[in-house]
Amino acid sequence: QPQMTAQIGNFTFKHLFLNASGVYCRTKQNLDDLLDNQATGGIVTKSATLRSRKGNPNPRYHSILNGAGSINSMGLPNYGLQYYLDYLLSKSFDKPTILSVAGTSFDENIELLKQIQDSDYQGMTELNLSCPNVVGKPQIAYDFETTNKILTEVFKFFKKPIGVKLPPYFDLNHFDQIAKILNQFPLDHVNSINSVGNGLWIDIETESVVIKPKKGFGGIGGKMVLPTGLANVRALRERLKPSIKMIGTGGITSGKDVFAYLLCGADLVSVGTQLGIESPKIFNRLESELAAIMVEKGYTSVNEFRGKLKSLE
Ligand SMILES: O=C1NC(=O)NC(C(=O)O)N1
Repeated sequence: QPQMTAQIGNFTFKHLFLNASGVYCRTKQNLDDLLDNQATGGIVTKSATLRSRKGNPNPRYHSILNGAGSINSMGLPNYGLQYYLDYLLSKSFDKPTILSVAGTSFDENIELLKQIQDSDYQGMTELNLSCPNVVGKPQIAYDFETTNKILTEVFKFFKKPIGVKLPPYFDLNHFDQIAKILNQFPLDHVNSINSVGNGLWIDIETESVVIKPKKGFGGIGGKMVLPTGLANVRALRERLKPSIKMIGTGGITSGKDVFAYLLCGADLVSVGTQLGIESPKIFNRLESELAAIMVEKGYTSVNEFRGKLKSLE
């Protein structure tokens, strides 16, 4: 079996696969199922807010083009920070855990992280700066000044391992700008991408949108966002300091996609839409597909090709 592991800070991931925050991770049972799967390197919680949230009205999720994509406007439904802290402090874990948080205001983000800092939780944290589906709220990481302000405030008091979840960027100058900001901070990781915000899907039969919130506008995920995810991971890897590790997310459905993310420089990958379709057994499939590709290419370790995507010079 080729060596497929990764290191983020003091955390060793014995497998390269994580669930994308938000998919199959809202309940303690979901998280236990992910934990018990032998191909997951760790588990990621649904992004928590301070208090539990019902989220947006249904229908708020829709599969599009026979599973080639997904559109969602969940609206951060979760059981609140304490529920996830209780779970994460209820037992010892044999693989790293990532507690995702998403405040719907500057103050809520700070309070969430203050509570984590003051708690006994010693795992990893991920600050979700990219939820596109809270009505009336922007995707924070598209506002560079606010992102800088939040991270400056966070690192005055937060001393535990932390990373950020980013939205996709589509302009090379934006990659330069966000990387310049992130490189100022002792971040453990960046997770890119979150869904492609505010897409729209239409049912021709009914001449209607397919999800209720925001007149049908929602985040796009699944296979169709793979080129955007790959570009963001590659562009950020080239610009971020080596101490900031990379979780590649977006459109993974096969071992080939995982291999492509690793070539772009991902240390780990996470799977959302396709996990929702196939359930956790997808991780066993992806791991065996990736291993077969590595064997066929004569690689014994991911380190031999991670980040080594070739250009056509
Ligand atoms: O960060 C998020 N990304 C999404 O695509 N959806 C969820 C949500 O709506 O809760 N949050």
